[in-house]
Amino acid sequence: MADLWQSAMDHAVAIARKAGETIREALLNDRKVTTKSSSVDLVTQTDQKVEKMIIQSVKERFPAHRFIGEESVAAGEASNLTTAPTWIIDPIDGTTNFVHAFPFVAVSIGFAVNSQVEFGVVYSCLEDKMYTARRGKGAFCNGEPLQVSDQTDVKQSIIATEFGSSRDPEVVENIFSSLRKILCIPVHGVRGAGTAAVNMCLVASGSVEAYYEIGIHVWDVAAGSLIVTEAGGVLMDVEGGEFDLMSRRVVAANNKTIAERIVKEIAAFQPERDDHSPQ
Ligand SMILES: O=P([O-])([O-])O[C@@H]1[C@H](O)[C@H](O)[C@@H](O)[C@H](O)[C@H]1O
Ligand SMILES: [Mg+2]
Ligand SMILES: [Mg+2]
Repeated sequence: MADLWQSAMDHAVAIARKAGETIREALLNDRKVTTKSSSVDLVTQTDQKVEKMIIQSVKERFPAHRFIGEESVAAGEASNLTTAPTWIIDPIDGTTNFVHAFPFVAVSIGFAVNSQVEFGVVYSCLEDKMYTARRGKGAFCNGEPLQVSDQTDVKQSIIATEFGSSRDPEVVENIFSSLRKILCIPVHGVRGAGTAAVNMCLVASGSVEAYYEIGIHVWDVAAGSLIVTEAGGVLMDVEGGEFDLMSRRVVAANNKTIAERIVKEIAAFQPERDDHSPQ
């Protein structure tokens, strides 16, 4: 049977590559920064330009589809995930890296139908790595199949996480409490690429055993979530329940043993969900 969403996925790969070219060019000459929710939540004209470019091109090809885009939501659009075919876009995942020319910057495009991710595309554009996954058909990097690590001992593992963009003392306290406990299990190391999407691709590639973060948004993890599961990994909420795309909390791991061990050490808190109704 023909794959209903294959042409949409092909379009996503092509547009992610084009977006990556724009980002690489901008890195050399156009990094004017402004801030969003806090002085460390950065945005550039390139984030906005790339998101517009992606949405415009998808609209021309698939006029009935919907969008949840990071910069459109920042400009006041709703971020509700309905059953309709929806493109979930982070035009630059790793804006802080982009601003500082720290070399991990990704374009993340997830596509969900009936609230389930059908395909995910993460283009790590400075490394020229195109990560793709189609539900039920595996995960790939530049066409090569991906497989998570087979490690089951957390003490032999590397765990990825991020500090996020909140500097609220209570949030920072929770982040450090989790970090200290996980580091002192002890694990081999803790890493962070500065982009949630790339961290998830590192889980899928077997380079780290797990990635966890509280405070990410649906556009950071939609594409990566499928890349992880299609590479044989698992997703979980930070309190051990089922992963929820809109909850802003994620544990992505190579297997359930590692995920559950990490969960034991995480100081969980609940930021405002992505699908909260405006007051
Ligand atoms: O703002 P942005 O660069 O698209 O996305 C951010 C990155 O993924 C970062 O690694 C993560 O720690 C933040 O939670 C995200 O918001
Ligand atoms: Mg992001
Ligand atoms: Mg972004």
